[in-house]
Amino acid sequence: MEQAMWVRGGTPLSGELRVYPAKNSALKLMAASLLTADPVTLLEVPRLRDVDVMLELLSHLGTRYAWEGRTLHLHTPEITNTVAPYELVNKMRASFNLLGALVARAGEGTVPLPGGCAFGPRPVDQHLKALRALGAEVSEDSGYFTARRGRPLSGRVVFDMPTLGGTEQALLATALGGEATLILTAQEPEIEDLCYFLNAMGADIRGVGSSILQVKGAPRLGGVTYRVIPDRIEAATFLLAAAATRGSITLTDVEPLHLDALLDKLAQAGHRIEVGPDWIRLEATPDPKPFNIEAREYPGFVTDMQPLAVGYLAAAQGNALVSDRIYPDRFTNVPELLRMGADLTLKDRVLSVNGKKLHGATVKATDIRAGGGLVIAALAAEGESRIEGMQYLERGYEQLPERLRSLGAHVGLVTEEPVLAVAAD
Ligand SMILES: CC(=O)N[C@H]1[C@@H](OP(=O)(O)OP(=O)(O)OC[C@H]2O[C@@H](n3ccc(=O)[nH]c3=O)[C@H](O)[C@@H]2O)O[C@H](CO)[C@@H](O)[C@@H]1O
Ligand SMILES: C=C(OP(=O)(O)O)C(=O)O
Repeated sequence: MEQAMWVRGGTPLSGELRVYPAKNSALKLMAASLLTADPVTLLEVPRLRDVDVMLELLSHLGTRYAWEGRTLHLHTPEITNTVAPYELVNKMRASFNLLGALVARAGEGTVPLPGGCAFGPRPVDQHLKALRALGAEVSEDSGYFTARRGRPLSGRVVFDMPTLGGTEQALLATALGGEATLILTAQEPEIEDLCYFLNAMGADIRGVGSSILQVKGAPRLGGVTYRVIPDRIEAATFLLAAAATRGSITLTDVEPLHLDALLDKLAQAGHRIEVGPDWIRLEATPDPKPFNIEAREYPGFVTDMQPLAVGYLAAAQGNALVSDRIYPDRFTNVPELLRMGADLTLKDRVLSVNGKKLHGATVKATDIRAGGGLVIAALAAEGESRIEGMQYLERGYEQLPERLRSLGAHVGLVTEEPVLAVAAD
């Protein structure tokens, strides 16, 4: 049975909320745990569908795991299988990073083309380019990629563009015994987190946070206990929801430095923003100004926040232009926002938003952040909305209805009966 969420809009969100740790970091650290035969403990791991999928994948490859509350214990004494099954890999993008970890630890790995949110082409050529530049032999058979190595992977990789997944692939492939210079790497906080994690295991990665990383791997990596960074995309979702409903919210356990680009836009709009070392307070202005967005690599306004911001802008006043340099066609929530009465025009990959009061409607989330944008718009709209596609929201947002309710929102889950096709006679 598929679930949907109902939202009765119009209530300003207010209160304090703890931000949970970053899914997109936890997943890569879980993949990195394959690089050691020692136990690894991740503190405060989000309890999300994607994490469950990664655990299934790791178990298949030889990992034993145990949960203790939100602490995750992982232990891979040996790799028992070097092939990641399609049924799991097609559920999310992050699973492709198992290729680098497998080839480093076991000498070879086979992973099919990954799934993940569908908002335009998402090639893996840079992952393969990096592995090849590091000396791996990479072959493809029926959509499965196999990487093999004779010696620890080492070399110089010049990426064509900053890529999170590609940079992570190269880090995972070289941290165990390899040596590499990685040029034009992604600078996202999740990359920093992976570097610090690998360094805590015994690697020596320099240039962390910059676009050139120097990796000096260790012949043996050890176990580690490590705390995952806060989820900046989740934080952005709650901040935009509070701003859209003209509310006031304090986020705790958050890293404000990871949200500079969004906080700057919200301040430009006239919302009052205060930050501390690990908290952010937003008090919405009743009369916000719109802002334009050109989504780009971190530390710019990142693409994952773009569909969230479109949900906010559609329900705000004034005109705004939105484009996305990373995923130029990432406008999957636009047709759904139109159902809520939004005034949006997409032309030549530029979305023109004429913000206005929206009304409730039945809409469908088609991916995680498109869904997040719909939730923001529905919270600001007049009347009741039903957001279908909860399975996408659950990939990235833990306890979303409960946490929104704790801020005063009127939301809940509807359990849907599957629609049965009736044959025409
Ligand atoms: C699980 C995870 O962490 N997902 C995030 C990750 O995805 P993901 O790691 O897949 O995204 P990338 O950073 O790799 O993609 C950035 C850009 O590089 C291009 N590219 C990437 C790889 C490649 O081999 N060839 C290529 O051309 C992509 O099409 C895109 O235009 O970063 C994206 C961009 O911040 C986010 O939207 C995703 O939420
Ligand atoms: C796009 C996302 O995930 P994936 O890369 O797995 O599709 C996301 O977390 O917003």
